[in-house]
Amino acid sequence: MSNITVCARFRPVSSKERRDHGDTICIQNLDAETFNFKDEKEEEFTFSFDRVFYQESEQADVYEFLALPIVRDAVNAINGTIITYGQTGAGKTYSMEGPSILCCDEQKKGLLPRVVDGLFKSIKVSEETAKYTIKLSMVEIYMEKVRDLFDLSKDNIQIKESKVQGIFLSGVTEISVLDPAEALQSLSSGIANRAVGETQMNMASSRSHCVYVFAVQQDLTTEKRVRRGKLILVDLAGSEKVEKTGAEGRVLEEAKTINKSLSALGNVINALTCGPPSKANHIPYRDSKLTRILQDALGGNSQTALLCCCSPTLSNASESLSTLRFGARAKHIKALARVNCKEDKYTKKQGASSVTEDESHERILDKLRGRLDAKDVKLLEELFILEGIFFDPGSVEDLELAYEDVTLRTICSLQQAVEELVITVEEIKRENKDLAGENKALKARLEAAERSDRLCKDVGGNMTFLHRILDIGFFSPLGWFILSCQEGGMKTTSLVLHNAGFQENNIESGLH
Ligand SMILES: Nc1ncnc2c1ncn2[C@@H]1O[C@H](COP(=O)(O)OP(=O)(O)OP(=O)(O)O)[C@@H](O)[C@H]1O
Repeated sequence: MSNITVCARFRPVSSKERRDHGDTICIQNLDAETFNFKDEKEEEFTFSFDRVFYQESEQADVYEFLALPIVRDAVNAINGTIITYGQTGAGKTYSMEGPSILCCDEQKKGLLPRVVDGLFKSIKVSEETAKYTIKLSMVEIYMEKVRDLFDLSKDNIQIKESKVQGIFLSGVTEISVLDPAEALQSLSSGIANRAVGETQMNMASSRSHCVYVFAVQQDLTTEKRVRRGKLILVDLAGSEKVEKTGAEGRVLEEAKTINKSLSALGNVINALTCGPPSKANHIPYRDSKLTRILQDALGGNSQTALLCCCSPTLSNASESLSTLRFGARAKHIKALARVNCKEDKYTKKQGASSVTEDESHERILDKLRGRLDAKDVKLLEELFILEGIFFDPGSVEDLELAYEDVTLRTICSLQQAVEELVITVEEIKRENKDLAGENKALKARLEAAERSDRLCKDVGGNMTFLHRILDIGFFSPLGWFILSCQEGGMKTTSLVLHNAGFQENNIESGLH
């Protein structure tokens, strides 16, 4: 488990800030990771992050530190998420897209076009003899609805979860892109569909959270298996103090929804970082569309990087402070990114070959497909709902994912049952062993009792006096034993040397 990467970025002072409030700034650069921050009340705070990008930082620096490692891993089937967070007008979209996605100065290119280049370059230099495909989708969360930015008729995309894919957008448009130019063209058309408005803080303020998904599929043809990595970039809408931005009407409603979903994000981060480490506490991912989409990025199967964007000026100090505190808290989130290659798990666990597991799944799925009729589909629907898998019965892809889910769950529960049986067998073996020991001891006692009985009869037959034999105590292999007898009210204990013709030595006697 590793912590998520958190960086802070301060944009240059804007001309509006300079004009309205002068250019007093609230940060003092200490080094590449640490700075002092002074708010309006002259209170000083020291913050440390994985990296701090000051006003003069280059877009390339941000990409290389924050995104490049995640991009390289996405090509190797490890999920990654890059998020820009901060107050409205703090530089999130500038960091994500640059001044323009299609035509801008090379130096000013944002994360998105660099990620596109990085993905195609990483594929080119990849040593794997694989066929890669990159599919692109783009949605925005506007007023708590997920809209497909490649097909605006899909204005209420559902967020679903599958064991294989994790969180995914059901039915979203996916565009296959063959080269960086094609990818940028598609991105540009999606961006043009984004909800943008003017606020006092930003002439072109994003009024929605924008989510870019790069699905990288790697077909390892010789090994007959497929690996998938998902790289998600999220340009969040800016948090804003409505009284400060002067929002009203629709802009006010948008701001309220944006702030609500950002609070939900804060709550998820609090729950992930405040809960008792040993107890599985409830994480409110379902409280907003944003947190549900980011579920894997926050504490799930993803390498995640967060860029906290801030204005450097004193006039925005309280908003910047809250952004920095958000980042400091997020720094404690642990994520467990793994290679999305089911066979890895199996080879480690069972030593079975990856091909075998894939083939088994395919075989089971094929059989199911062949046997299904309408009644079975209905039954499966019920089963999926019981299992908490939601899907669209009209979608073949959804249905297949659900099959796969159920198959995997069945395999898991069978494995668990086998493990439990192995434990039971071990317990029974141990009990058997104990019982065998007890049995042996009982047998020995029985033999001794029989021997005593025989002896009693011998002794009784050979003794000249008619004592009632009570007990034959210690029996020595050297030829003597202890005999307890009773006659009338008198109890006697005698040492008898039987090999020597039953000489009797009275060693103890008393009244009964
Ligand atoms: N590092 C930077 N260098 C130069 N200009 C920047 C930088 N960061 C931001 N800007 C400029 O600041 C303005 C606001 O930035 P941007 O639109 O990226 O803010 P935002 O955080 O996305 O805001 P919102 O949440 O309202 O969409 C833009 O004009 C942008 O060009």
